[in-house]
Amino acid sequence: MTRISSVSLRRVLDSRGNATVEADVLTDSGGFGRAAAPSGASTGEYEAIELPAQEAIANAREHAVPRLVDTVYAGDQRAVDNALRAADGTDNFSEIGANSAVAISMAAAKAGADTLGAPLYQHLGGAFRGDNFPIPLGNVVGGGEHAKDATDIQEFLSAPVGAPSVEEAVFANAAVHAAIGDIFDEREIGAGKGDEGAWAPPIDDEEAFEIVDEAVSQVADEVGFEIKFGLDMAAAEMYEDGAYQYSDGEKSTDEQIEYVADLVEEYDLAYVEDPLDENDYEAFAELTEQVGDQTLICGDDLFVTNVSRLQDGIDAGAANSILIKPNQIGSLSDTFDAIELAVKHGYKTIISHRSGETEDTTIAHLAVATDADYIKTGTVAGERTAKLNELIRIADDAV
Ligand SMILES: O=C(O)[C@@H](CO)OP(=O)(O)O
Ligand SMILES: [Mg+2]
Repeated sequence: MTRISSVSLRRVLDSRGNATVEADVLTDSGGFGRAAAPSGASTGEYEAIELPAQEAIANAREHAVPRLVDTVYAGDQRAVDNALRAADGTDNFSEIGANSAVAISMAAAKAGADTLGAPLYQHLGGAFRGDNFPIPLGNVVGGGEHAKDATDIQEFLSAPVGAPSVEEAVFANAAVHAAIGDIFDEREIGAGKGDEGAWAPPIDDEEAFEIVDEAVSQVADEVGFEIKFGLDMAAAEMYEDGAYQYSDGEKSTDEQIEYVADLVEEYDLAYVEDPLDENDYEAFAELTEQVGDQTLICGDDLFVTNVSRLQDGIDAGAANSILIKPNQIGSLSDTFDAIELAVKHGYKTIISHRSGETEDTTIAHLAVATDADYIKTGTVAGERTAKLNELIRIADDAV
């Protein structure tokens, strides 16, 4: 029924104009799945390895495809992912590339779903999945590794926490993005856009806070429900020589903790991702102790969707939420294991895009399948709206 009959791989373009890996999977009874791997810029030190697309494709064709075709069933996701692990033979997909692995893993899931006649979110989530929808965190102002000469903080994220539906939440984030553009026009600030479609203005963080706060309040009044905002500080990218390097000077770890805690208070932040370095569980635990009851402290580079790093965080009391990116770990089974561990220990889950993306919509289905609390997948730009619009279709039962 869902036995894999063919796997084909090709290079396609991602949203930065770089080559990435796309996989097509076919099953014996004609089921079909296609998926493409995203790619990060502010990558975590402990992420699975992304190889150059052509190399990843060649190695996967040689080592992984023969293990899958006429042998493994696309409906048995763990068997697919175990075969990928066996084909690679390393603990971080450095042989076939996490980009090939995750593309095949996701394409196989889609082929399995197609064969069984179920939408992907239903196939992945099963009969007992919840029916909650994730709140979309919309990147509206950005800098860091995603844009040159813009803010130090990588992402300012609109968080429509009071939205009555995913559709209204998605449109509210777009309205915040537009309102910020209007404020830049009023202030005669020329702003381009960063990798993820957020505004990339030549302003400092302080002015960015002021503008985002103003836009969020304005749109909240217009739509009639609560909208907060959050951050991805991607602080591992700022941490150098034992301090956090900002354009206006450096902050020690204690000063960084105090700075973030003050920001949470001042702006009632809904969410702060990677506020500290990816190796500093202790500092994460200290910050979580201080403000973890008021906001989500999220580990992205800290955990890299990896159960053993997440377990270390749980043991240390570090963070209270985890960013989930399938290409950080390389397969959907490993991704599900990280989500299950997080939920078991009361950590919120945020399914996330990468700064380099394609039109693939898998993460929208993954968020619904796993009852994720949030999804972080931008606000505008085609590779972001592909996922946001898929969420709206799923909510509308139109997939
Ligand atoms: O840091 C992040 O959370 C991601 C997505 O915004 O960026 P990148 O894909 O560059 O790691
Ligand atoms: Mg991040």
